Amino acid sequence: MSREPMASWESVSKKYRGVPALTEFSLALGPGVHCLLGPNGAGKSTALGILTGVRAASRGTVQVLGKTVVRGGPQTRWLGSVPQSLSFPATLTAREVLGFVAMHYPDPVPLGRIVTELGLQAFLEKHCGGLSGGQRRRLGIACAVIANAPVLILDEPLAGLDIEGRAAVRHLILAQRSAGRCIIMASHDYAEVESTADTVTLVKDGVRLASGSTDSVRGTLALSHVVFNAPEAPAGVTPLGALQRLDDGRFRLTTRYPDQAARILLQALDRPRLQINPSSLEEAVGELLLEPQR
Ligand SMILES: Nc1ncnc2c1ncn2[C@@H]1O[C@H](COP(=O)(O)OP(=O)(O)OP(=O)(O)O)[C@@H](O)[C@H]1O
Repeated sequence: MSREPMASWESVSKKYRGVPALTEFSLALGPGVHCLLGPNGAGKSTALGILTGVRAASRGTVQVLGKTVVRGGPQTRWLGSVPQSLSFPATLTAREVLGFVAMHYPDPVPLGRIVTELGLQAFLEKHCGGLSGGQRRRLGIACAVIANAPVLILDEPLAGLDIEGRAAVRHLILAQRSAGRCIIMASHDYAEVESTADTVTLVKDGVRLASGSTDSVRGTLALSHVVFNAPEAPAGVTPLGALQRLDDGRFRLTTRYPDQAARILLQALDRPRLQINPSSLEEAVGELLLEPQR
């Protein structure tokens, strides 16, 4: 990356009561949408919490816009964030919470704009104690975005949202990206990640396993699906990958050797009606997580 990163972790480690949650984690991110992926307990929220200054690293440095993050330090004004678990004071209304958050930032987004963009009208005057899970999530995202900060941290932004809420959040994330912001999120929603993320970073057991553009991570294992018509699968393709009979009577071979499989199928079968498709990000990540750590 030629420009200064907007957010970075440098050899960050974190232990909770002596148990490692993040180990020598390094990553530097610029403008764009960046997603941390990994199984439950991988260390994603820990990494994000350290970046926001809410959690302290046991070792290493985190920086936002070139300044080292310290708990409660000035960098908090350059960050808008929504944590994974949301709790708001039960007796405050959504409007009051947003007003309170906005007052901590030098140039907050006008309330009316946030309300419209995230569809908050229906519960703006409601007490937070009476909000549904999805409403709390929308309010949390609104609290992050109202900061109008260059770096936006979203931990599981889509959890519990309905279709309309997901569309609103996706739209908002893409608008933030167009504005040159650095959006960092943790997610288990692969479809959403594929449609919004520029880069993905795979974390497992507190260690960064892979990082790069969404396409490059998807292509790391170069897995493909070869779908074909056949009464029975030719023996020559079975050693090339995992073979599955589909509901429509066709076969699907998941393989790293699609060209070799295609050659065998074209020779062995009369009209195989071959289709070759790259694997999804979710499948590639699943395979990467199964591999022994490199
Ligand atoms: N406050 C804490 N005290 C003790 N251990 C913790 C604490 N927070 C997290 N951990 C542990 O640290 C590890 C990483 O947790 P973390 O919440 O960062 O994972 P995650 O990747 O965000 O998981 P998920 O996808 O489930 O949200 C886990 O083993 C978790 O049990």
